[in-house]
Amino acid sequence: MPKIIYTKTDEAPALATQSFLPIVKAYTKSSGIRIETKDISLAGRIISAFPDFLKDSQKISDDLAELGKLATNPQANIIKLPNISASIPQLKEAINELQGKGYALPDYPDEPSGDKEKDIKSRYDKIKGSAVNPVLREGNSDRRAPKAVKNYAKKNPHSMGAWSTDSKSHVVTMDYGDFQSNEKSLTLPDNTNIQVQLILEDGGKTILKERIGLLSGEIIDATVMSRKALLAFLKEQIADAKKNGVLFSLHMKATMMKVSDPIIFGYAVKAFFEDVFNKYGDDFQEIGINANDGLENLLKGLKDLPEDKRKQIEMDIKADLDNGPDLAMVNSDKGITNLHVPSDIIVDASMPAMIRNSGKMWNAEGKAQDTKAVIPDSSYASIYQATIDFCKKNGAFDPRTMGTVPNVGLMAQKAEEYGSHDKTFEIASDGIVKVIDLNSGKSLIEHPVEKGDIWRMCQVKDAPIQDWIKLAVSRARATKIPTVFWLDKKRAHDAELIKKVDKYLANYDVSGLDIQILSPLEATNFTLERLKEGKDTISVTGNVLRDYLTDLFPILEVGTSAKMLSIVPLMNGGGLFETGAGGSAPKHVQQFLEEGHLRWDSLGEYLALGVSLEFYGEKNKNAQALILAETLDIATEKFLDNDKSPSRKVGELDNRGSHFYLALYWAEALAAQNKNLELKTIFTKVVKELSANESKIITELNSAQGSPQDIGGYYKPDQTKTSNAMRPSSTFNTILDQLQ
Ligand SMILES: NC(=O)C1=CN([C@@H]2O[C@H](COP(=O)(O)OP(=O)(O)OC[C@H]3O[C@@H](n4cnc5c(N)ncnc54)[C@H](OP(=O)(O)O)[C@@H]3O)[C@@H](O)[C@H]2O)C=CC1
Ligand SMILES: O=C(O)CCC(=O)C(=O)O
Ligand SMILES: [Mg+2]
Repeated sequence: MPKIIYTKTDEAPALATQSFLPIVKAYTKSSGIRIETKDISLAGRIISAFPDFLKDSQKISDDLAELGKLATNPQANIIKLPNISASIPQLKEAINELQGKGYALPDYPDEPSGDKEKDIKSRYDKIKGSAVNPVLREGNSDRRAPKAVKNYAKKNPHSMGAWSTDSKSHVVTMDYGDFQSNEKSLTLPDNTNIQVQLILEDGGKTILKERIGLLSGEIIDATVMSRKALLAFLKEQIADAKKNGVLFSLHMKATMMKVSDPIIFGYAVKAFFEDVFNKYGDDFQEIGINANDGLENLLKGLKDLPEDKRKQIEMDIKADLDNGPDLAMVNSDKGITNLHVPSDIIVDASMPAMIRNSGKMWNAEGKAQDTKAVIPDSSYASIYQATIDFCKKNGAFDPRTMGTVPNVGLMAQKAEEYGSHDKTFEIASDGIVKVIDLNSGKSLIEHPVEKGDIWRMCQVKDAPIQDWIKLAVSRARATKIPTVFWLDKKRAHDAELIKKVDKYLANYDVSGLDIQILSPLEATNFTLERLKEGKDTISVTGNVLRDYLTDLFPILEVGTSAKMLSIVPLMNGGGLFETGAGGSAPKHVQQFLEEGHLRWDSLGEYLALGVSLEFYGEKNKNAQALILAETLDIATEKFLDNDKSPSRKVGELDNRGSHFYLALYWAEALAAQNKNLELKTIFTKVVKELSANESKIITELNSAQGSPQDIGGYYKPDQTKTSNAMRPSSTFNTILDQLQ
């Protein structure tokens, strides 16, 4: 039986769903559209992984695994909301909350001893970081700002900080010893199996990865980040930031690069607090403090030490902070620094935020200050430096006149770096890492390594690449917009990919289309020049740049990536519809809990629902679903025209009130259409009731604001409490209930 799967996730999007989903269910009910919810929240994923520790009544199914299977089925129609990609500190918080709720879950074993603990750790490690998206993304990515969204931004431009030519802000990146410099790549001529070995200096051998099956035409690459080079780089940049009076700010992707980036983050923590780690390294080891988990975890862990020791360490930490450069702050009011929690400084969202803010970040006094943005690996750092240079020269972009940059991203089947976790290793002893072809016995790739280096291998299969090129051509053809593959012929992996682009593009009639290949740096400059002049350019990129560009350009163009249409045409024929391109906005939850105002904008969800209903209508020959899709589109446009997006300020329209207006406009459009008279009749009545009660409903919704909210938890809030908090208008609820 056909259905639309709605995902239950975390934080702000999960709160918003409590208000929005009842509307969706009510509006689609009479058309017989089945909507089913699947729990892929962090808490849900933890609970489902430990049935053997729980009471029967607490056990839940592994919904993510089920959806992963569904994603390969032509019938799949999944609306995917953003979810938490948990860092270790977040994972531990969630476990702690669940234990407090009576779930007898094991603690996360940092240093597992024995098979039982190893098993526990390995189950948790599957949940940590970006564990949902790679499972569901059985297709490539098509992200763009719909015309109505661009028009809205042109009429209601968001604030853009002015840029000055003498801004000292800049990006720094490594020029040797990093992933980019050491990358080696090749395309497999035949199906084969490989093994990854570490050959030790004494001739001994450690198997890092027993066996990886590879398909003919698959591109693999391997590379290594040198610990020594990284530490030298970090120390130099810390000193330089101090000398030049700019903020030191690290930008990583510890969530999606869940093995490599926390280690790099940890090296930055150790470099910044060098004296502290030199002096107390042994104590930290004893009480299980790992720099990779950040300063907050370190400070918390100190409570396990005798009081005088703890005080002494705290003083020394303060001394390092006082003597070092100013450190960028994530929240200066609460004293949360850039080095507190690895998941607070996610590069795709944090760099554009800095660029929008005149290239400045917040210092400890809460003032904006020029910043040194530290992005250790040089593979993609140039795009941010080029954007900063462009803004210094040309001033800030103007949302009223700038063009747009849609993205076609290679993503399917764990493509490239974002699929590398099970092939990333922190090297335990000096030696040579070899990738051995088990069929021929030949060594395909080799890297000399030293203890502490981070070695990783990535793969991308041929079928996803072909699908990605097809998607790029079809977007280029549908829009006639110049289309650029962001690939650098000087980079080993990209050189292999370029061969495929050349080969497969030849299968298409591309006459009249403007398709070219430029390096990321060239592509940035080309795109930015056009963007400034109001011209549009499609970016066709690998997985990481997909992620980076679909925050960078939306944030500059329309203020947030939450307003993006984000479609994943699944390779087996199904559809995955992501709601915007951004995350789960923890800051929004904080505001909601403190003052009862949720500033989360569900626009991305309206867009996703629209395409999901359209897909449903076409797949299942359901004319009503098509009408619901068309009318939702009309409603979304009116929603934007009338500026009913949530405000940021308590007491004004918030997420819930914005849902009311979407519902009103959707009902109006359904009442106005003449293709289906049953829908017309039903919704004519709904419009009458909603319009007559508009001010009453808005008063009920807005007067629920202004005080702290208790939703009974953060990672696993109480269902009834959350639903009550998110649906405070009994008048609105009654009108919706009549449709059920
Ligand atoms: N697809 C997915 O599942 C994704 C998940 N994530 C996860 O989300 C979490 C937070 O990531 P982070 O990098 O901080 O990025 P977020 O995108 O969650 O937040 C960055 C900022 O963007 C603005 N924003 C984001 N969404 C909306 C929205 N719907 N309406 C209005 N403003 C919005 C907010 O700005 P302001 O505070 O100024 O209002 C917010 O603070 C992490 O756990 C991360 O892994 C991240 C990206 C995608
Ligand atoms: O999976 C994640 O952690 C984040 C995904 C993301 O940022 C994106 O795809 O844009
Ligand atoms: Mg992203």
